[in-house]
Amino acid sequence: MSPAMDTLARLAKTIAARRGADAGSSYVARLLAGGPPAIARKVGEEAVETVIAALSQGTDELRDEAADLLFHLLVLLEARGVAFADVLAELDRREGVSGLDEKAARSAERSD
Ligand SMILES: N=c1c2ncn([C@@H]3O[C@H](COP(=O)(O)OP(=O)(O)OP(=O)(O)O)[C@@H](O)[C@H]3O)c2ncn1[C@@H]1O[C@H](COP(=O)(O)O)[C@@H](O)[C@H]1O
Repeated sequence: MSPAMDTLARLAKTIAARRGADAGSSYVARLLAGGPPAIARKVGEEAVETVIAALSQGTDELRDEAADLLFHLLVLLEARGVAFADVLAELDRREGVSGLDEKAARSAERSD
């Protein structure tokens, strides 16, 4: 696994280990206690903050917002029981397939 994926996989494990932890001492436990709707809202907020940073702020702000977004996305996956390894496997499956080719194949399927 690449070092970047290693970091995310380690973080996903830490997040999973916070299930049932004290919400008073763990931010992740507090998020998980809120359930998918509250976490999804947080992911939405972080996505918007990332877009704002991309369009009108500096690269440091964009880096920080991207980190917040990835972190909250991992918490949402945990809350919904989607293994991060499965997301990586899906990306692996897509590897080498151009997004343009895949889009064209979908359009062709629709017009059949
Ligand atoms: N990577 C992170 C991480 N990134 C961001 N955050 C928190 O995410 C929150 C970001 O939300 P906002 O920017 O909206 O800040 P806010 O206004 O305080 O949040 P709200 O009041 O709106 O909910 C902040 O409280 C950050 O501290 C994180 N909290 C935890 N982690 C990782 O998760 C691990 C477990 O954390 P705990 O569960 O708290 O032990 C930590 O060791 C870290 O590795």
